[in-house]
Amino acid sequence: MIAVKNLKKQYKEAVVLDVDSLEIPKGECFGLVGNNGAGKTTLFRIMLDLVRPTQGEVTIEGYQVNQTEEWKKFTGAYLDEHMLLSYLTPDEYFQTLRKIYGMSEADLELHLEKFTELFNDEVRGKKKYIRDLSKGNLKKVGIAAALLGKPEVVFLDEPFENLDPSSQIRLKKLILKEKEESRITFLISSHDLNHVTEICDRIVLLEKGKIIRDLHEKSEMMSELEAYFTG
Ligand SMILES: Nc1ncnc2c1ncn2[C@@H]1O[C@H](COP(=O)(O)OP(=O)(O)OP(=O)(O)O)[C@@H](O)[C@H]1O
Repeated sequence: MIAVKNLKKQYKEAVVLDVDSLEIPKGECFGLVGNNGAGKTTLFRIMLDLVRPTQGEVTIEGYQVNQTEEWKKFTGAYLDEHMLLSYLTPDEYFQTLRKIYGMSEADLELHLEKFTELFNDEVRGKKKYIRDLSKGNLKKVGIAAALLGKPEVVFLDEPFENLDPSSQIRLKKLILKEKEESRITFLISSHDLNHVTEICDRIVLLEKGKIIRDLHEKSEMMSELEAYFTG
């Protein structure tokens, strides 16, 4: 389980995140939505110990993220391209991660095969550095890397952004399959209400740093969100 308690982030006088309590059970596909500046990325960054909260704590499987590194062993994330090594090609990058995770070549191949459709022959086997990839292809590399090493928890910040429509559909299928087969706890932020409601079991809506809806009922998610965003 992931638990957030009394979490606050303040930049000078501005409180950008204020979450009293949030619990995400193991295996849940958790969707996070909200308008620009609502605090989605800040919440993910604090949960991954990339930003220090002003107050409060986050635990992943009982490990307080800013007190121990244990949770990193089973957590994958792709928030933005800063998480990649831009001076490598995607193949070199995957090889580097393979060595870090102590995976065999065969296991890496097995993992990357799942991404064949999504990569669409534009990512592997090319002599292009990560820094020269298109935004969509960067995202594909980051997502494949986040899912490497059999993580139990995976954070994806706006995974559908910059992907062409075919890639969005392929990614959606891939996440659904992973969710079914591996029981990964996914935390996905998105501006795409259709995709996020389709794949997630639960959607939390942030407004000015606060949770204002916590939707569990699949049949009501879309109408509730549409009413909020059009209202
Ligand atoms: N380093 C910082 N200094 C000051 N303010 C910051 C800093 N980082 C984030 N903020 C502010 O925190 C608020 C939340 O930003 P955040 O990026 O978390 O929102 P978001 O929901 O991810 O937005 P978007 O949908 O545009 O990606 C914004 O008002 C942003 O300007």
